Amino acid sequence: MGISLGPNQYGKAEVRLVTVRRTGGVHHLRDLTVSSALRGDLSATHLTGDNSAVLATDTQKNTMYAFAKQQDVGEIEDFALRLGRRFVDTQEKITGARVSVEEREWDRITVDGAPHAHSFSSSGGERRTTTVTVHPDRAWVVSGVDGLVVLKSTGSEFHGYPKDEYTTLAETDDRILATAVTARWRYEGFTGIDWAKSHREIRRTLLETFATKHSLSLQQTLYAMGEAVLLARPEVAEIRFSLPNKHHFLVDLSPFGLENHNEVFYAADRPYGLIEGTVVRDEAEEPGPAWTDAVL
Ligand SMILES: O=c1[nH]c(=O)c2[nH]c(=O)[nH]c2[nH]1
Repeated sequence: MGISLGPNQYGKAEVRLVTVRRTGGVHHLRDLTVSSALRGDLSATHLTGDNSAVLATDTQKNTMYAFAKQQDVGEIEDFALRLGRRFVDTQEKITGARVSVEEREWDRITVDGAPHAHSFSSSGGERRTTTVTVHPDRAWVVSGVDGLVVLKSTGSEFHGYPKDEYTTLAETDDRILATAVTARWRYEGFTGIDWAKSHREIRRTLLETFATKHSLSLQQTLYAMGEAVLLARPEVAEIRFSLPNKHHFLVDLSPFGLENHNEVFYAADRPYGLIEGTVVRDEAEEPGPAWTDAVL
């Protein structure tokens, strides 16, 4: 009977990293969660406990902190690429590094109409994300957004679905449509991309399309959002979505002798429909490992 070691990787997950940069009296805050995963010839540690090729996960964490001190973090894509290259370039047995960064935004608190120098608030749970994979000779970048919560109170219908003996859902030509967008997009030929602008424009396109597309299903809205991003952003090869359908059910007010003209809803948190899909450019390059590895 033969037994062998299969695919493996290791690293430090979810390193919480907050930086404060000061320009005069004004503080600039960054709030990151960073994860690393290294691959390579790691059979020795698994088979014999020989750790000579194992850059400790503690060292990986410390590298993240040290890099954040030595150079301005900058765009999360650039920070992740610097870290990935460090691990691959300095460790002989490491042939692949995946670095993921999630950023939470803090807004300046307004005091007497002016942005405060060192006090911040964070409203929604939205995060900007990136996952880069670095090999000795090339790298791949997959960026995205998590928890972008959107709702439209009309402009959404759902009907025409099959009815069987278990169907109770009523057809509707006017419902609330709400979701928390998780999206991942992969970049092609990524040198020279303005990461911040690309993210900002993709986010704007997602929001505008959600708002303006008259929806016959969340699936149709998913495709429309993906198509709009690919039409607007040539640097994006493919975009993937995970969209929980945050159901808003009409409350039956008839026991109280009241009519409900789409005014009073019960917002259910579970179960939820989960609509997932990918929109891809015909001529897109084959996806790299960062795409296959990126879990939504
Ligand atoms: O947009 C929707 N897609 C579905 O697949 C679905 N299924 C369901 O019950 N409600 C909805 N809404």
